[in-house]
Amino acid sequence: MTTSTNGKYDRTPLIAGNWKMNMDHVQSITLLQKLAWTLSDARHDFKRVEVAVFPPFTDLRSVQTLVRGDDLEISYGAQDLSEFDSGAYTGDISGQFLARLGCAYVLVGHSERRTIHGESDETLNAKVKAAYRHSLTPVLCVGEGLAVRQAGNHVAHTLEQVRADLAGLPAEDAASLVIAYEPVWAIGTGEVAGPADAQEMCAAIRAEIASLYDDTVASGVRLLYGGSVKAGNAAAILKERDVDGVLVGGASLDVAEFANIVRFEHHLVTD
Ligand SMILES: O=C[C@H](O)COP(=O)(O)O
Repeated sequence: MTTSTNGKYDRTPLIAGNWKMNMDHVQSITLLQKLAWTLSDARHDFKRVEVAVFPPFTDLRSVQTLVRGDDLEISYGAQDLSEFDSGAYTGDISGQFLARLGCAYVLVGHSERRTIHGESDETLNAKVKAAYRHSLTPVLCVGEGLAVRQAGNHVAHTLEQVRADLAGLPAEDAASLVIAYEPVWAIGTGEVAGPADAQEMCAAIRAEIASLYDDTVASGVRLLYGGSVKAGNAAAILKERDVDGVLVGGASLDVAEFANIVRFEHHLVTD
């Protein structure tokens, strides 16, 4: 929130890699070590541009051990959490466990959770609150499918998700929120919403947060774009005023590609 990068931002940009259901716990160590070495060789300033990875649950202990052991500045989080804290919820993972594993973040409401697992806005609202109960920062994912976009209802649809998923969330929690706008039609398809689309949606989300809370809260919330982000398109998207970072899927599994996304400022200079 306090770091300024090229004069445009007053929020620290966040470059987040969602590994989805890829990389076992052994592979996760190799990937993370390579990423750390690559960024360290490039003298990346992690305070200027934050880097976070979201490995599968089963990798988190290994990731924690590596991050602590090598004193890495890379943040990490889980891809989901239970809305409950403990009990008879077979297969679910409590935010309490994630906090013990050193997670800073947790994804909530990724479109693959909404569509494949049928998670409702009511459930996601409970998950956002569960994250805060355990001092985890939720990265709330919102966005429309292709039919909604084609009908021109993408703004209304996405803002409805924001309102429903944040209902009853206190302002002091909302101020540290991260929201990722991910048009479902652009996820893993190679289709990318243009920088202007990303800006339009992020600006609309920020205005909605201001109306739900106030301008101070809205100015603290970091807004990410996700959907087929690559090194070649990241800089143009991140140049937009209200885009504070990116949530990267496929390209986060390629160390060189992801490191170049992290170093987007380098590309801004030559644009
Ligand atoms: O969480 C990441 C998004 O689903 C984007 O995935 P993608 O970069 O593979 O399109």
